[in-house]
Amino acid sequence: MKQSLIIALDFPNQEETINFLSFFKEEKLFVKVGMELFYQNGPAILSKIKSMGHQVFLDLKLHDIPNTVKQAMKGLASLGVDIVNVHAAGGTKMMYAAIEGLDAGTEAGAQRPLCIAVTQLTSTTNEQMNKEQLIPGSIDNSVLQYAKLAKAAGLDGVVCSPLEAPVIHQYNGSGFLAVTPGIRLLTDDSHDQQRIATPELARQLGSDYIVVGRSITKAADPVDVYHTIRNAWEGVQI
Ligand SMILES: O=C(O)c1cc(=O)[nH]c(=O)n1[C@@H]1O[C@H](COP(=O)(O)O)[C@@H](O)[C@H]1O
Repeated sequence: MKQSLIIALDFPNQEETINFLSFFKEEKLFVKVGMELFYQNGPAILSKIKSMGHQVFLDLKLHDIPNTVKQAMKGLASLGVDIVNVHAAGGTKMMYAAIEGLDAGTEAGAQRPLCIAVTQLTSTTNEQMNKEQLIPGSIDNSVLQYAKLAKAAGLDGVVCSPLEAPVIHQYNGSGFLAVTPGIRLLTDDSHDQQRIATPELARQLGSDYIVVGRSITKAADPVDVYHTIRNAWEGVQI
């Protein structure tokens, strides 16, 4: 278990992002840049964040034909980020192509970014999956099936809810990462998230990384809430 807390920087622009990061002074963070920030600011925001010493998960959830994903990943590999992702629903050939692209785009001697696959979004319920996607059975099974495909294609792990972390590790080994959004404190609004867990439960269930957005970014005191969630996640007794 890696036990890192990744803060989702879901902000509309660089100014708000850098203002938020400045609250943390010299503290080094693991942050996630997703579609909202990247599509409105482009890659420049990544070098800015990296130059501040933070680790970056670039969450663009690629999902296209294998050749397009391969060429896109070749470009993303040159941005110096630590984690990238795809949708497992794109299939094993697409995921394999993602790794090929990352390998081709990573500078000689540098470490290629970890590549993980989104399984069933944490905003999806079991009922929605059955009725809208016409996938029968339990969401655990669907997440596990996607994870098996991701592992077969050479990916490093999956994005899933903490509730599925045990089954991911049981069938794919403890080294295969379960990166888990859908984290809420008991007093938090769940917003659009459906499959959620507290940071304590995520630790008990074996999540490798937790991804936390609004509970921290919208808090009156983000640094305080960050440390509260991090302590709960790391099992630190205060
Ligand atoms: O790939 C992701 O990061 C992701 C996958 C998923 O299934 N669910 C999910 O919430 N996420 C991301 O995780 C973050 C969760 O944010 P909060 O709900 O605000 O904590 C958002 O940036 C989402 O884009």
